[in-house]
Amino acid sequence: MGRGDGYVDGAAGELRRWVREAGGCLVVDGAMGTELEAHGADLQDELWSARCLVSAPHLIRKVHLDYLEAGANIITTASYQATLQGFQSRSLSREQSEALLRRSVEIAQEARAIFLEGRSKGPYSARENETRSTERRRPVLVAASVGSYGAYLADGSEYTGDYGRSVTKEWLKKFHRRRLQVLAEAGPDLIAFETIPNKLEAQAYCELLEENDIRIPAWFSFTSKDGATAASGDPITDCAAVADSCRRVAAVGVNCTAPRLIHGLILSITKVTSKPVVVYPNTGETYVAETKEWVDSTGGRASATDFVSCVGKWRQAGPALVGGCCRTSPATVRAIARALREADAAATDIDDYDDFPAVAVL
Ligand code: MET
Ligand SMILES: [Zn+2]
Repeated sequence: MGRGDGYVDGAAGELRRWVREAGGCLVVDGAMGTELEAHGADLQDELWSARCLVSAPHLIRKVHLDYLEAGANIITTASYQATLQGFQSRSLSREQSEALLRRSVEIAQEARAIFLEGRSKGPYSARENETRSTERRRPVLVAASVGSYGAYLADGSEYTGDYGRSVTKEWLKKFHRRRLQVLAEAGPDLIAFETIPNKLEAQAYCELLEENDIRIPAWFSFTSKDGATAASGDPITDCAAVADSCRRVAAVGVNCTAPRLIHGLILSITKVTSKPVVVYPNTGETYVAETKEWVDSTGGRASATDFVSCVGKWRQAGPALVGGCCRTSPATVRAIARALREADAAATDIDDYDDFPAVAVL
């Protein structure tokens, strides 16, 4: 059944409803690509994680299931680096390429079905005697990943935003259009535009969502290396303002960014938008495109504990979706889910305390 025309004004509203059902914050999964590698997949390839759509779909399903078991509300498809252009350069036909994109969504949907069947029935389980901790996990959603043009180039330019002068907004729209249509038609609950390095690509996405009448709530997530600008140098506030102006965008935030930059970025983003904020940092290392390796940079590698010890502080700044990006794992997601529960329980205790009369002297 189609949604009414009023829907588009409510993309953020729809997401907020899920956030409320989850108890205040949705847990996003962790890395797909690097987690596949941790399971032994060889992704030294321009298709990166998308290679497993062809060679190891069962492994992708396993990673999704691991994240669901760890407490994720949202699993993100393995389509980050899956593009029609990339598949076709490997001699796949247009039909085969589109089928692989659809498959990325189906694999996540299958994982959700397996997970929910194990727990209960239906997309919103209503098991009796649910504890508060499982209650907050109830929405189980599939986000279709759309990696930036830089991800397709496979030269690390999603971390520089340097696409060269010949890449215009229209050019980016042409690059992404059919891919977006195919992913949307596969019926995900959300569309995750990830690792956006510049304002131009955000503008292109905005126009594509509108022109193609995509009625699936989308989030725009940028990368930052300095906590003030997106990878290209465009101020993060300008980038977030583009997302804010797009009525089809349900949430705005940052991913694949060092944990130490996250708190400041949340504060900057909330200055220019009241849409829900999404953050899913990596572990703080830097990606070197030439060697396709992650190396320790100035910030060093945040261990799961360091990362997670920040979650309470981030939560106070108000993000509605929190998860992990490259090099994070199901263990990270489990710890994030626990940290969010603890942060919210502490906040509730304070609220309860505030409910008492200010003067209670006998
Ligand atoms: N969702 C993608 C993944 O985890 C994001 C990658 S960022 C380089 O594989
Ligand atoms: Zn990442």
